Amino acid sequence: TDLTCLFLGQPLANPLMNASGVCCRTTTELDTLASSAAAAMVTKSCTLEPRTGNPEPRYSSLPLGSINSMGLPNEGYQYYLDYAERFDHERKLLFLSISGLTLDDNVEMIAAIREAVNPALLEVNLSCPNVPGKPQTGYDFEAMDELLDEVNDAYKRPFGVKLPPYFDISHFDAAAEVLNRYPRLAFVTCINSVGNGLVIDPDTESVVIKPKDGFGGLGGAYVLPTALANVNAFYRRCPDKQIIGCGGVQSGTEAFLHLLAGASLVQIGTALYEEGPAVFDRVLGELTAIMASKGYTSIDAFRGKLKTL
Ligand SMILES: O=C(O)c1[nH]c(=O)[nH]c(=O)c1Cl
Repeated sequence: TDLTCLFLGQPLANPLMNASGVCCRTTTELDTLASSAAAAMVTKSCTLEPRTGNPEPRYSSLPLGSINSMGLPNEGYQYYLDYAERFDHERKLLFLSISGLTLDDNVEMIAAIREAVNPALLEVNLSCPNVPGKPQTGYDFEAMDELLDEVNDAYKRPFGVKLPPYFDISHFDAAAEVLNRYPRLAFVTCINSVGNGLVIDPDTESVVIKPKDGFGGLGGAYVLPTALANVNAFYRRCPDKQIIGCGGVQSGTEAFLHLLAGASLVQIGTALYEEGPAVFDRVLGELTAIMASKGYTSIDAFRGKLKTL
């Protein structure tokens, strides 16, 4: 059973990577990912200046998933640029995620990243739901088009975006129409957390995270059907782009479903946070077993081949 995947023309040993935000803020965490079985990895979304983020507790996990309102804690973009400059890009595909607080911040970071010699792949996060007072760009199609136009001009290499979940067919259509205006926008990562959920503990009768009165982005099993829908919606609407699936991957089964829905790579967030990097070995083993039981000898044999009724 061969788990090899092609991403932007580069062969990868398998389709797995971390979701941005999990196990990827510090060099120690990033080195852990570099040593893991994942074939690719992405840095914590960064801003122009370092940020401590929101007050704690800002993450909580339950049997069905997680809720977070981290508030973009990161070491500032230069830290991740330096990491990418030192990184052995032969060893693993490295993505660098940026999430500027303003359009100008994003342009300034991109200008610096463009000058770097590092071949890290740029992922522009359009979907952080947890910076108080900042509506997310992914839900404002005009702002999204304006930002992508700037990124496309400033950054002459292939890049991608991290999208929030959409829940209306007209929004899939509108978002895809914006994305398809940019040929160098080569990949789309769906989905970011399902924004502003509210987890309440029945015993304490309280919310479980401190920021924003307990409102935060949902991950884990809660979001799997929404993640699969967004992966498949953009897979159908953006035939010239590759889709990275994120959301609800806890075993080989969910990784298989994301690939069936059209994903080229599959990210693991909540389960990585809870289990650590051994989750990649476990999920790879499970995915291999599922493929063998179905007689698939390669991922291309079933990727995107979701059946409808
Ligand atoms: O609060 C965060 O740092 C955060 N949390 C998320 O669930 N998605 C994001 O894109 C970000 Cl930037």
